[in-house]
Amino acid sequence: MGDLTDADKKIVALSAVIGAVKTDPGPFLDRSTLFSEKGLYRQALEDAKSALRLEPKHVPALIAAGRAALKLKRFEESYKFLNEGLTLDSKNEKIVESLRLLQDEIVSDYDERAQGIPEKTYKAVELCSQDVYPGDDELYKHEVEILLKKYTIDIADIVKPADVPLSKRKEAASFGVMAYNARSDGRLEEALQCCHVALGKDPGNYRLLHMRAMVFDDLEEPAHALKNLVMIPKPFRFVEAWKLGGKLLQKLKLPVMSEFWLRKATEMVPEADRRKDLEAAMLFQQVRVDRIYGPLTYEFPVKVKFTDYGRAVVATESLKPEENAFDDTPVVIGQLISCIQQPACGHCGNSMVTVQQFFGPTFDSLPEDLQTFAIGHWPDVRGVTCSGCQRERYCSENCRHEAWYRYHRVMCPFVNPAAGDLYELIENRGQGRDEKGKWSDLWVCQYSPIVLAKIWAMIASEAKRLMEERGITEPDTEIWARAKMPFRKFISYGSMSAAQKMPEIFKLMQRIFEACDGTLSYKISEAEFEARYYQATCNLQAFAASVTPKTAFMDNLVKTGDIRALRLLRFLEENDRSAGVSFAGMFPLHACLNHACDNNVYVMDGFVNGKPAVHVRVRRHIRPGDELFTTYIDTAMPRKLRRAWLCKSFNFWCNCRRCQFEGDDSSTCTECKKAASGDRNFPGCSRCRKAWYCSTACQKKAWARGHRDICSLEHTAVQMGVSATGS
Ligand SMILES: C[S@@+](CC[C@H](N)C(=O)[O-])C[C@H]1O[C@@H](n2cnc3c(N)ncnc32)[C@H](O)[C@@H]1O
Repeated sequence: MGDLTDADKKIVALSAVIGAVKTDPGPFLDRSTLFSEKGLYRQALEDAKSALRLEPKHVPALIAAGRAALKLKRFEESYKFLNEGLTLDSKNEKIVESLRLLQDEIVSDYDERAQGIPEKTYKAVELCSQDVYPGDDELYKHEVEILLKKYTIDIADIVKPADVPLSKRKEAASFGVMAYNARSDGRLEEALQCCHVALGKDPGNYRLLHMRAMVFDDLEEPAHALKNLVMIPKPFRFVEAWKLGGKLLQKLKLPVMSEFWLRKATEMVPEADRRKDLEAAMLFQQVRVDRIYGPLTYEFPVKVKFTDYGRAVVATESLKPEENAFDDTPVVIGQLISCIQQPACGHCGNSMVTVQQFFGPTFDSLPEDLQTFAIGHWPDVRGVTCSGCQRERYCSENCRHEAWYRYHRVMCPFVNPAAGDLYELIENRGQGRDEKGKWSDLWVCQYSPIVLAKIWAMIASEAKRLMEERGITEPDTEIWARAKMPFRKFISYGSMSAAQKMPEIFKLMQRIFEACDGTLSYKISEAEFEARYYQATCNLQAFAASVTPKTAFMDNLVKTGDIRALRLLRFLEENDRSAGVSFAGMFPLHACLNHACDNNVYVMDGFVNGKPAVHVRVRRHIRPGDELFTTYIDTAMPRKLRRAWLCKSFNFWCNCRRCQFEGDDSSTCTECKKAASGDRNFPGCSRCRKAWYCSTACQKKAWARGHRDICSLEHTAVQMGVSATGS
């Protein structure tokens, strides 16, 4: 022990105590304090958590965990521990002080941002591409055929400009004016007749064809309307004609053609007006979301809509509190860094905890007959392991098989040695040697980098499958585009260079996928690293299997009717050892839920087709057409903290109903934004105490405008999403 400092010696001694006495939280807490002093916050957090596993209401351990998490910039986790401590000991000064530190850290750049950010932050449509999906050429041809066979519309059937005498043209024009007036007055049949007469006189008048299309559309005859539009040769179609055509094709359920028309409409908007005239671009994205999310929502009372904030989920029926709005299964999952020790299926997330692991150190203290009884009634959780790397475990042969073909075959360390470094990094909870050789935090998120690696592995594996299918040895751009399709469902929006923030992780991912399994090389550019990183960060949701070996065990116990079962059930009742959240997953439909601080839905762990999934449940009555909002944070926090948090972790400035009708503090009138003068601040709303007004007039105005809708809402801490804390 020659070179060890006093603290190191104490750590060694405490480790020996912990090894011998596994049931006392004290040594874990002491070691946590020493780790903290040495700046080893990950270890400090782990020890504080071990203490909490033994004694969940141990206030000093909650403080230690909260402080260590704060140092690691895991704000949500820190807040959770400290808040829990505060509910147990509301006067504890250490907790109050730590919460203040946490608040300072989160709102450090709040005022700067608050001043710089206008009320409405961004228009998502500007971030969305209109590129052609792979395979759309074929689909387009197919839709052209449907148009011809089902609606007798031939897209080649255009009207050439005709040589019509001036007198006829004039007559046609006057019928055109009559049609226009009749349509404006809602006399649609009359308008239609006028169009027919006008076009009889001047068949090559494109404005009249457009007008007749509009009238047919008003009469809800989309096929007839479209027939008129396609007759106008392409170079003579105005923006409005392309737009209307896109809408009509959408009504006829021909999305690829509809996108084609709306793309044209968007392109025709002059460059200078693009930021103002977003109608065509918005319509395009609506067609696209219908196309992508329609199949996911058809059995639920919701649909996906495109809004200023991008995709959003809206109700198609009236939804009652506690009703299930929809279920969702993940496209990709990975354990949370803090839960990597929990035994679980690497593919579906099913828990594989053994009876000994579940009971922890207390198992040894159970009488022997109870131990044997418990072992006998615990479900079989042996599962299977990847025969190559021996690192990945699965709950069933089926999961192993699926995992192998969907991603593991290109990132199994047995076939791809570079991936071994990733597994090592995860075992070290995101720590490793940085570029200068210093041991440090290389990965700074709560979720495991395995999620990111799996995204690239899924793309590479699918590209490989498509190559095999086509009998080629090099993937072309279409193959890559097809392989990337599943991830187009997730938005990617972030403000900081991820590759510069985590250079070692960027290089590691590049190394892994440059080689894959030796048959394919996937070059990850800095831009792609960034995009995928923010894709994961913006969309991941924490979840855990809701049916666990414990659930099956309890069922088994109840069925036995044995007295030992009763003893075990009593023991379990007194020692709730549920593992809690352990995974983060990207759920395509759930990822369309936007945030509001007065959320009307919440996310619950669930089970779909025997696999862990999420259920989205209703909190308050939702009317048809209303948007469903979840929360990404703990909504019990004050506005300033909520907004700062959302800005830091999710890159948006919350402007929800609550944020609009609550203030930050009494120094500013929440309604008219007037600043209080001197030290006489404004009085607050006596009911919620979250809004302050300079006058009764302002208070009344705010009440009528919306404060009354949010003033008495109950805000509870709910399960949070997984954000890139530290970003
Ligand atoms: C999980 S996605 C939600 C769906 C997203 N609108 C989309 O198009 O995919 C999270 C992202 O949506 C946006 N978002 C969610 N709630 C928002 C809100 N209340 N205001 C502004 N943007 C929001 C932010 O860009 C955030 O990073």
